[in-house]
Amino acid sequence: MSALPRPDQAALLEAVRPVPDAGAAAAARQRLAALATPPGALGRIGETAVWWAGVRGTATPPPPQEVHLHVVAGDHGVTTRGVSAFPAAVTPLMVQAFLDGGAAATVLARHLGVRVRTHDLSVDVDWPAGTDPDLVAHKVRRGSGSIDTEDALSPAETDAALAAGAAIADASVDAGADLLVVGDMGIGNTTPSAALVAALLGLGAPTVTGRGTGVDDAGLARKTEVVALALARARERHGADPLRLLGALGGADLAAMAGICLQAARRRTPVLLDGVVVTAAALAAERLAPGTAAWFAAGHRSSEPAHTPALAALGLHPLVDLGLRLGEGSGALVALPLLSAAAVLLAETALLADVLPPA
Ligand SMILES: Cc1cc2ncn([C@H]3O[C@H](COP(=O)(O)O)[C@@H](O)[C@H]3O)c2cc1C
Ligand SMILES: O=C(O)c1cccnc1
Repeated sequence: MSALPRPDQAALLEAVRPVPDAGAAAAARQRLAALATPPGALGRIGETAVWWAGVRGTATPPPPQEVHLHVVAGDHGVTTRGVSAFPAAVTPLMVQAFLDGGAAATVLARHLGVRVRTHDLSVDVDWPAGTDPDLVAHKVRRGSGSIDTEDALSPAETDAALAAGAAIADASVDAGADLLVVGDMGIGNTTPSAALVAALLGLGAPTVTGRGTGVDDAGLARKTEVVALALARARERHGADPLRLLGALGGADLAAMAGICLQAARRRTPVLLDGVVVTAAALAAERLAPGTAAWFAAGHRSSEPAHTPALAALGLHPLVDLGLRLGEGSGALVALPLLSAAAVLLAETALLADVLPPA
């Protein structure tokens, strides 16, 4: 079970989260009901507008102005077990693609005016001299343990990764971000994500395991077996302790993502979630500090099977459901214009009373 938390970690994990502004959300709901639309006609866009008002603390907030995408990269020991359709060597190559702006999520970010920061938490590589120091500023280790036979991280590494995530969120909030988006890059990372969701929700390996990058039937059977072994190991060693499960199953990248979510909530800053990897980390954050999820919106529903129960446990309804299975933050960025639509519809749509002639 967890060691006594260090003072800074105790603050990060304190159970009491700031709550979104209920007055602002209530005013937004009242305005929504009064818009020149039939009641409820804006559907989930209307609900999203009310959430946005609450987390921004004002009845008619402008759409997101300063959005930061944090791509958190890491490698996973389980890739040696044949759980991905791609080799681990792809992770650093894709990290370079993020830096060069050619990764799918960076294309979307560029067109949406979103600032991208890429963080190597645990990529299994030593970068050459001259590599951007910001990329490796939060590196915890090279790779994470193969979760079927060992914990992904030690407790000290878990603490370091959580703290790294908190520092990443702090830097964004201090720089004026009004919305954080978290993305993932790491071959094999849908395996720890599935295991973490299953462990936190008490589900079985077949329910949560999917094809990730596209493994064939034999690969899916291997992956399901790895998730089952990891789950049995972690449950025996760590019970239901969310901090230890995050470290045992998630790896440094997922722990840092959880740290970003936790600190964003402490700083009253909303987070638009992406796919199964980010949502698994967000679920751990909510278990570590209940109330954190009030600061989340779900961008999309990924086709990875663990994503649906994780979103349900967080009480979140994805904005879009397009069969995306990429990660990187891409699903969140595809949904971002819908959040902007929600904000402008709430703020700028006329009121019914101003449109209809008085009776
Ligand atoms: C070229 C390429 C780009 C990606 N961008 C995101 N992922 C996504 O797929 C991987 C997870 O799937 P699995 O668990 O099956 O390995 C992660 O790297 C994730 O970020 C990619 C994967 C590849 C191959
Ligand atoms: O949902 C995700 O984040 C996802 C799905 C498949 C592969 N990589 C990531």
